[in-house]
Amino acid sequence: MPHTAPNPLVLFSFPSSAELTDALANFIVKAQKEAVEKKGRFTVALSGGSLPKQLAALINHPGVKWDKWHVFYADERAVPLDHEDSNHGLAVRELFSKIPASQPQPTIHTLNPEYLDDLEELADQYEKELIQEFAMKDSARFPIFDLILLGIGPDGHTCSLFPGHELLSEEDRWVAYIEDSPKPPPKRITFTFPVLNHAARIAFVAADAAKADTLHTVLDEPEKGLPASRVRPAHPGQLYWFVADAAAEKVQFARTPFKL
Ligand SMILES: O=C(O)[C@H](O)[C@@H](O)[C@H](O)[C@H](O)COP(=O)(O)O
Repeated sequence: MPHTAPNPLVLFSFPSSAELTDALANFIVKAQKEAVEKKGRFTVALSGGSLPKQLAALINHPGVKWDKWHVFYADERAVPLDHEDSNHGLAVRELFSKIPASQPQPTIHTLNPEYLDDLEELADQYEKELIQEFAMKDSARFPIFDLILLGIGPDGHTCSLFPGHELLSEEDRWVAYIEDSPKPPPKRITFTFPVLNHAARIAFVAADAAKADTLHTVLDEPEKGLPASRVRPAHPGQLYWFVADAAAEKVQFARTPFKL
């Protein structure tokens, strides 16, 4: 494949969390519309942490076609689905349980709890779930998600890809496992950089003022190689950052006025 430089990232910054979540919902609905027009479905991956809460404005958004959504988790903790640490459990609590029962529901791909005792198998099974969803329909070496929504940790990690960890150099696997995550719980599975960097769109969401230093390093000093800086979807993929002004107060990177 010819090497093409990734598209420049787009940084949107919002004065309030309400403006951020509204803009994010409109952006997601536009991505959904384009994907559904092209292929009749919308493939999206979510992470945990504060992200699911930021999606609240989708609940009563008239443009959302939940039955077209095929949802995966960009990273997941190796715990039962109803455990308080489960990213799926969190997404259900914050988002999916709030979709009115009268509306068609999304298809959600969770980890397979039968394999919780064998992390390698757990990751393999989730990779198989992705292969089923993508491989026969898209002819790429890696899945091409319509949208992956990511958070960022104070150390610059994203998904369960932590600074200095050997998983940062994984080039083949789609889903990897980690037994020593510095953020608890320690056992997790995670998408790898090749999956992230083949996505059609990635949106990072950061609203917390406590992340100001991390955002400055990730956006202004990508050469430092923090995991979040390594997310650079290959052309024609596009990387977006949705941040609160308070979280971006130390960032020099140019903002783009938000418009769809
Ligand atoms: O399962 C996880 O731990 C998350 O997916 C993780 O990657 C998260 O997105 C960041 O740690 C940011 O978390 P906050 O949004 O809570 O700061």
